[in-house]
Amino acid sequence: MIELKNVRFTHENRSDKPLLNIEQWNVSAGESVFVCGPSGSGKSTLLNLLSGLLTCSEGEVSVLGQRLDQMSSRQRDRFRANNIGYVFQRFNLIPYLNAVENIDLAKSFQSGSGHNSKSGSARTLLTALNISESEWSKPTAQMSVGQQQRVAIARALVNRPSLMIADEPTSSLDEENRDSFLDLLMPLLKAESMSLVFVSHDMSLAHHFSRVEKLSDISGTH
Ligand SMILES: Nc1ncnc2c1ncn2[C@@H]1O[C@H](COP(=O)(O)OP(=O)(O)OP(=O)(O)O)[C@@H](O)[C@H]1O
Repeated sequence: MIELKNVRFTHENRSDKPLLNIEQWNVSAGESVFVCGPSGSGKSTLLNLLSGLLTCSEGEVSVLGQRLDQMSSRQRDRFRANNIGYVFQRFNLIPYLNAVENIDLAKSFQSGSGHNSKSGSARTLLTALNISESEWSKPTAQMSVGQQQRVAIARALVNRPSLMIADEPTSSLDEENRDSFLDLLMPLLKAESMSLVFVSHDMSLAHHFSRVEKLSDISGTH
């Protein structure tokens, strides 16, 4: 599913030692991997390399057997829309659009949408995620944090990605809701045999995952 080889990454204008220096790191299909590390250690940067939002200056980044480091930025955008679901720390929903519109927007970025699209239906997902129909026409800014979070999951799942990437999506929640977020997400991933890479500094979530790794063990720079 994921294979990183000899990856070195330094953010622009940072001439000191590379932030990430990864000799080899693999994730297999169907694995759920929890990557932990302190603030500023490079967790979001790693996710951005996996999703092709950033490219490494050296090394190979393969996802689903395709070399992201050899793609143009347009090809990487297309690849991300078709294969990767992303759940962000602050969900990044468009606040003035309702739940269905937010999800449909993600669908519209998938190639072939409208024709042979593999997308699911926003309504089916919202129902599965327990958001009642009376909520579907509200701007997402008017939904509770828990509801917004479920819309964000639905948006990440709608294109049936093979890989789900989550960047501290539970950081704004209390402990009970953090666990219920994962209890909701995990069966959905299993049902579709998706892989998950989830980064957080909150070790109390680690028991939900099939593999737990410290960023400092993945990257030799820490
Ligand atoms: N676009 C950028 N340009 C320059 N430096 C950056 C950029 N983005 C992040 N950094 C720096 O890279 C380092 C790692 O940042 P990153 O966001 O990957 O860490 P993190 O482990 O995800 O942190 P947090 O847990 O606080 O979200 C930090 O020192 C940060 O300041």
